[in-house]
Amino acid sequence: GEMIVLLMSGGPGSGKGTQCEKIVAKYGYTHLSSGDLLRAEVASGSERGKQLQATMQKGELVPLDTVLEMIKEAMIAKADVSKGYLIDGYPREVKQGEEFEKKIGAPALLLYVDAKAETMVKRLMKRGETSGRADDNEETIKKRLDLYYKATEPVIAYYEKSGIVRKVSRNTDRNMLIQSNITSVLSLTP
Ligand SMILES: Nc1ncnc2c1ncn2[C@H]1C[C@H](O)[C@@H](COP(=O)(O)OP(=O)(O)O)O1
Ligand SMILES: [Mg+2]
Repeated sequence: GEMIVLLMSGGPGSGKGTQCEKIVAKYGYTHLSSGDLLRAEVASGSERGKQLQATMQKGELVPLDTVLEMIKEAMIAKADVSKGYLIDGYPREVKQGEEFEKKIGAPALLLYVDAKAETMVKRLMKRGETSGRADDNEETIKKRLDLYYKATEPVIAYYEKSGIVRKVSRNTDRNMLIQSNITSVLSLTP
């Protein structure tokens, strides 16, 4: 049947990657992180990777077609072994959500992690001490945060219209709600 797609959104350093790991451990979804896919391309040393690195270093969004194509390829590569996808870090702007629906399909849920700005900055500065990421420095963090509020938060409102937004919070009862939602979504698929 139709492959389940869950989207995970949240600010830089909100912990969306960590929440994805928990959901994957519990439900066995295929976790695709747009940032990880992009960093793998950068690590490959390809010409495209060099362009991407320059963009990411400035905390800016990479071209829509590039990141969508990479996610699509990663989904296809896992299609025969996947129970469904948990896509982390995409969409980062409403246009990306619209393109995803056109080219791939409609997501079942948009999960998002809420965190205060100062929490995210503190976490990223701390992560920057060991992550070796070119974008975990004060100036770039501010840019990414600014971009999150300007471009990515509207994505939540966009999906609110179809009633598929669920907030992932750390306390269990809310997570129970998320789990029941994921279970019910799962039960929809044969
Ligand atoms: N969907 C997307 N569209 C455009 N650029 C993206 C993207 N996903 C990631 N990027 C680029 C911009 C991000 O600042 C950078 C790192 O992404 P990330 O690893 O998801 O960051 P974080 O997890 O710290 O929020 O890669
Ligand atoms: Mg991440």
